[in-house]
Amino acid sequence: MTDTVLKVEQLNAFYGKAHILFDVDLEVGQGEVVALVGRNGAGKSTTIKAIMGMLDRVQGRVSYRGEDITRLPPYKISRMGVGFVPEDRRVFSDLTVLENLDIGRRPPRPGAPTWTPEKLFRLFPNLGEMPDRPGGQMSGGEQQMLTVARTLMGNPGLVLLDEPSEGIAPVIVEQMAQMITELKKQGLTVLLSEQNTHFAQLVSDRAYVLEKGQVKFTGTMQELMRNDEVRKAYLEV
Ligand SMILES: Nc1ncnc2c1ncn2[C@@H]1O[C@H](COP(=O)(O)OP(=O)(O)OP(=O)(O)O)[C@@H](O)[C@H]1O
Repeated sequence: MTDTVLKVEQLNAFYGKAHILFDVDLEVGQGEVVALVGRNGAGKSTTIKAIMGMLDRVQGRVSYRGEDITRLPPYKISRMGVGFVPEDRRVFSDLTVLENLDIGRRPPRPGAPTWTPEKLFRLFPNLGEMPDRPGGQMSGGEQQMLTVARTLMGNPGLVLLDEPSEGIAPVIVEQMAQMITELKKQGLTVLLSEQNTHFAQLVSDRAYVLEKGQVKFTGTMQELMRNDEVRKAYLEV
């Protein structure tokens, strides 16, 4: 693997007394797109939230570009260059597309692609057609794209995408896949959680399969797609 951007070691996470993640190890290298896959409730979102500092109780270690971020609050992790796109796409409904983008704006960051609204509109042409539309008057898929675009305005060195294909129309899912592929070409590093194996396959280099909060398989996307046993046991095929 190239330079390690994200390293998760022996991560355990809890909601109250419920033990959800068990000794999860994972790594994401510079420029990679890595998928966390698994069924409903397998622990994908919990892993992303634990990395982002959103859970009260975690054990183990999470490092970003060699720095320990395990017990930092989300805003500090975000300032260090980790972008997070939550499952429940939260756009500001009274603000326009451009105003939403402006809210995400941060200074350029060494080693990460730098984004402007113009550059993002080339990547998301449908947003470029509605710069003045309020977020509340957009479709779910458009809001999803705006959330991703707003996160990119922070010039992140790593983006965590929680279930990017969830609840959006198939045609938008394809656009989202193209967009992630384009982001990868531009050098972005991505960790995404995804229940839709087809989508994960379209965009990812490698995958970690989660089941009941444990990593059951890790390998390239091609290795996963060839491994019928793992897919039948842990994924919706
Ligand atoms: N806030 C919470 N409090 C208690 N338990 C939770 C909470 N959020 C999730 N869980 C539990 O943690 C486990 C893992 O959930 P998680 O959301 O990480 O799964 P997932 O793989 O992302 O699935 P999904 O696609 O449904 O989001 C599930 O058993 C779930 O019920």
